[in-house]
Amino acid sequence: MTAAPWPAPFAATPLDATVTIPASKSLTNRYLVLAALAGGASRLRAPLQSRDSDLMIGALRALGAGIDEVPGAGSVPDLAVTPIPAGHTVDAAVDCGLAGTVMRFVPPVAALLSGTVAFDGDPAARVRPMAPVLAALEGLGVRVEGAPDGFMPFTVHGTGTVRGGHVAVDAGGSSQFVSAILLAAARFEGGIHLEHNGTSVPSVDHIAMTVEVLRSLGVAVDDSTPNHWIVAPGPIAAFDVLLEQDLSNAGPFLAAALATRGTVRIPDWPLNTTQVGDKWRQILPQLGATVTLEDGVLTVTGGPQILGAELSDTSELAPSVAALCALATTPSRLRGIAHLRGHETDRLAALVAEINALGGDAVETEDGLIINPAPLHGGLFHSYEDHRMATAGAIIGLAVPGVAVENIATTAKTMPAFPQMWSDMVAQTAAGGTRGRG
Ligand SMILES: O=C(O)C1=C[C@@H](OP(=O)(O)O)[C@@H](O)[C@H](O)C1
Ligand SMILES: C=C(OP(=O)(O)O)C(=O)O
Repeated sequence: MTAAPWPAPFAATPLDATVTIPASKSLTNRYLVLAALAGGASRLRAPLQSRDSDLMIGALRALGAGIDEVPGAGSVPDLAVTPIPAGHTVDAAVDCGLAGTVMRFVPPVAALLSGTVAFDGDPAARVRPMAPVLAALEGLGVRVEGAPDGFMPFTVHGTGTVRGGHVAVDAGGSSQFVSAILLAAARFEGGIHLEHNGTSVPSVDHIAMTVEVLRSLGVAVDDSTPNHWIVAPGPIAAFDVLLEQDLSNAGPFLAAALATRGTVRIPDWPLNTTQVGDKWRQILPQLGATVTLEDGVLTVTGGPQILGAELSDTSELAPSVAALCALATTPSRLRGIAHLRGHETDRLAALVAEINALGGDAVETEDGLIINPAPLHGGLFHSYEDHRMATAGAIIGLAVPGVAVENIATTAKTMPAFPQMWSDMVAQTAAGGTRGRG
């Protein structure tokens, strides 16, 4: 049965809220992969609990890793991980759901084992690009079967070792193609010299995250030459980490400050982070907000109006940014996000369709969006199985009465508590505040 659309809370007064965000998807799923390949038992403290992390846990268990929930310091259990045993043989099927990190990061791990691992996922996942990862594995001597036109489903036939060496890929479609190979590369016999041979790689912050996490676990990575990454063969150290909050998922909550001319605070904002979401501190002032980071608390206060902006390579932040641009009083242009067409859905087409269905003026360009000011009205905002489309609808709904979001439950991909967290935030309104635009 299809659930009824979710009536997005409208904030009649400016918000004055403090919010804590669950752990980073990108960090949780990287650490899970590395724990499965590490030299001993590892622990993830306060990891993300979500569909994407569950899918990663399921995939790595199927490949032989031991992953157990153990009591943690807070409400979220820690994960105790024992690595895949040496010489492990496998005959497994992996459900990738719609998780890019699972469908891209796990095949190189499967290639290191003896046996076969079949990969498939949601119908929408079967159109997400995979070919460069599979071509890289084949270039390293791994047999991959299936992959019609370079998409899921496919089967990796591992022989127990991957020889490694030099391989070139076009990572123009996703930074995850690079991260996928780098994460497993220390376990390849010869390590890797990975070369990107296309025009430009998107979401480069996520590659920097991969490199930094690898280095923190004792893996030697040389990224000094643009578009080349060299990983030396060697052990991956076991670890014990406390996961950072997901700063990309902080985005909709911070955007709420702008959408309501209110204030939203996020405590425990990491001071040194590789997460792309730290860019909110640069992006939101361009949209008219005041942003401060003091004593670890990020405070965002919306300006009298949302300003349009020219922004490039906003990566996975783009849907939240686009929602704010749809509420802005001057034009915006988002560039360098052509690869969003291969995300959970074609996000450029989806954003244009949904913003315009509410009376907006959004246009797709070759590599992004142009969003012009227009008065918005209520209506149904479709989510396309995409958590970030659903949260974009919620942002607009704060400022526009009568917006309903179809399938809000899709936020479970990375933030299952989103609907409750959102209502709780809206309940924390500024005492006696009034809003009214214009
Ligand atoms: O490596 C990662 O954890 C991610 C990389 C990015 O992928 P793309 O390079 O495909 O944008 C990002 O959008 C995605 O949400 C997570
Ligand atoms: C692109 C995203 O996800 P994935 O990890 O599935 O690629 C995202 O979360 O915005």
